[in-house]
Amino acid sequence: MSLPASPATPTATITSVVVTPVAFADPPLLNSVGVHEPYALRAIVVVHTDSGHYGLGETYGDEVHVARLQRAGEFLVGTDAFNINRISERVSASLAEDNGAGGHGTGGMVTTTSLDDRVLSAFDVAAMDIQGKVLGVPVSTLLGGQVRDEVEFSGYLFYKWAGHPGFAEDKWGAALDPSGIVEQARKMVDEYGFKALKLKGGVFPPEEEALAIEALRAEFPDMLLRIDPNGVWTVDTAVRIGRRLEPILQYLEDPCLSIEDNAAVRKQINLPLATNMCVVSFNDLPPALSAGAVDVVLSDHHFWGGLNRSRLLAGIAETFKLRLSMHSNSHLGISFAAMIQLASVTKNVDYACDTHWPWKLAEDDVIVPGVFSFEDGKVRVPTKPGLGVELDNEALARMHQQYLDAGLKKRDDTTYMQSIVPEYELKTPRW
Ligand SMILES: O=C([O-])[C@@H](O)[C@@H](O)[C@H](O)[C@@H](O)C(=O)[O-]
Ligand SMILES: [Mg+2]
Repeated sequence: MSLPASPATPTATITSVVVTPVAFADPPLLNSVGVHEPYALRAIVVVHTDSGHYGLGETYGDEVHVARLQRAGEFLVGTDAFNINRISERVSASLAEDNGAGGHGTGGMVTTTSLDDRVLSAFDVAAMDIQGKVLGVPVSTLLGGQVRDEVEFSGYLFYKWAGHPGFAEDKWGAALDPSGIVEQARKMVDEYGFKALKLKGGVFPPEEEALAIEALRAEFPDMLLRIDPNGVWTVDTAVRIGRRLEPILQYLEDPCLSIEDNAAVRKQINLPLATNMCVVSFNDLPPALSAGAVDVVLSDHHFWGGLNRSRLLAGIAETFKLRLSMHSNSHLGISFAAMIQLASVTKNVDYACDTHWPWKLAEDDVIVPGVFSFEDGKVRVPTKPGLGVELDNEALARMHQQYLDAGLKKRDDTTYMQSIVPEYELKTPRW
């Protein structure tokens, strides 16, 4: 008996890449380096192929990063969207003469990520979107298959002003003390059903932030709680606050900046330490593991090289018994779809993932609306081919115009803060 002829190997040759910077309204969220500007920036990457399918990627919108994406896009024309290894090679070739300066996209908070992985990410995601569309399967199937059909997220609490100076107040109001944080948490939990909450710290003296965590515990007795001061505490402060919050926290995120300092903290407290600042590339794993600096890596496909490289991280994490959670910066629906597809196939992403989603206006997006809804803090994984989202071209044009009108060229929370509070100074550690 003869076997049926095998179908032709699928291909989808890249014919062009269009990179469009966009801006969307963002509330005045406070952090260790300043305050979010009135608009957050993103770059939308659309990869066209000769198969008639297009693929979507989303990443940082800093001008330097956008220029790198455009150059990499030119290097990718003629490459097969099914060959991720070749795509990676071509992206690296486009960066061969690059001095690596700038374009980090995180307002100065995370500056040691891999240049190649940061630029590769959006193309890896777009290529997976294309592959899924050509084959008629969701990206989760291409990544090995879902281990969960819903992904759980945590509510991301921020100290914030009531509104940007010169703008109307936003729907969340001010949160500048424990009761403001509890009020914000109540609104977010009522609307999204979150079962875990993370407080962005590093803004006020640590004792005040500890009081906010204790107030959250009093208001939500069963809630899983985390705090993230983005590395601005000294070892002594981190040990003092860590011990105080040991019975309350699920994990403590980046109390200090360096692997060495976090390792020193970890030896003195009985609480898992998580990071998206001292382990941000594959090179950071050996020193962090040997120092015993972290228990949980907050993976982020935007700087770990996309979906395929994030799966590699998950494999390494499994081998070395590191746990995984997921990090987020201000983002739109394409990034959200990619985060959800990835979390749905990664069994050791077993903490509720971070997302800035609630901080975005529903109408501010480049995808056709109606894909995502939250129930009990969880979002169902899209099952349509590819990422499961479609580009809304009119919305893309509108949000690009918003980018031009905003006049911002990179995320810069510090300069914006100094324009409002001139005596504001960057300091690490601050306390
Ligand atoms: O959006 C912010 O202000 C956050 O502080 C963000 O930039 C961080 O990268 C992040 O969410 C974190 O967990 O460190
Ligand atoms: Mg963090």
